[in-house]
Amino acid sequence: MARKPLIAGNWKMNLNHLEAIGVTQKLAFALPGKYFDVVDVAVLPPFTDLRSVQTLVDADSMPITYGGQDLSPEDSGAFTGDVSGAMLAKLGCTWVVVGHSERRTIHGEDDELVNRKVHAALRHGLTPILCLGEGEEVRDAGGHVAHCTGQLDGALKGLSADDVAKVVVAYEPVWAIGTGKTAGVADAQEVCHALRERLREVHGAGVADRVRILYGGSVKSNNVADLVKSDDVDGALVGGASLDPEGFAELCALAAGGPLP
Ligand SMILES: O=C[C@H](O)COP(=O)(O)O
Repeated sequence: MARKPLIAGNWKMNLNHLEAIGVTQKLAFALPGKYFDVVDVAVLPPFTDLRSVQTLVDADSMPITYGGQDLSPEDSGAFTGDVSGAMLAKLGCTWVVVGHSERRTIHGEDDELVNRKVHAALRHGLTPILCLGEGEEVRDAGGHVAHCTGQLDGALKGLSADDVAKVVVAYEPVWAIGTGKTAGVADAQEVCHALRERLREVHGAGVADRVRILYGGSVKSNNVADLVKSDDVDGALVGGASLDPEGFAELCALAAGGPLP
């Protein structure tokens, strides 16, 4: 089944709301409309930027989608500092990142919390970009496939097949994030394939064939094309390389099959 690739730029804690306007404008200007027929392009700015990005995207009818980098598992109430799925949905978000390794490591998020966040996202009509991936020691010990399929099972617990089909999975080996070390194309395909097979086993072929599985970890213009050519890699979650709009536009174009004119 043909799955449209998704290239999502996770800005992490970079770019204030004024800078966000400039970067989004430049990205839309640099990437001709025809590329959006072939790839979906998303930006994932900090919470404080979302209203500015929404206003710009709406005003100029940009084909770019956007989303948050995290959400609360709760819907409202006394949860100081948290942002709910309802709030993100109201801002026109399509996506929300859940379970990024930086949240798992720095904020101690476990599979149970990640699972609650996936449920919260879907409850509010947001598409979760569910991140998972192994650390270097797990890979060195050869446990990467079991580790990642275990995280997948934990995150999807209690979801209907219809809801699982809506989720985007992002395989991000922790040792490749922000390090310049990219998993080889064969390594990325191995884990993405194993994740799809696990989806097939637990949720059925119809679901497994629909779910987009991205690769993330030091994706750049020089490796994106080869990565997305792999059978089970349906796009990329891009960190550092998404902060430069012209470079990110080039990366999106390469994922769509050719460089910018
Ligand atoms: O969410 C994005 C990933 O953490 C990858 O970040 P990176 O492209 O800077 O390695």
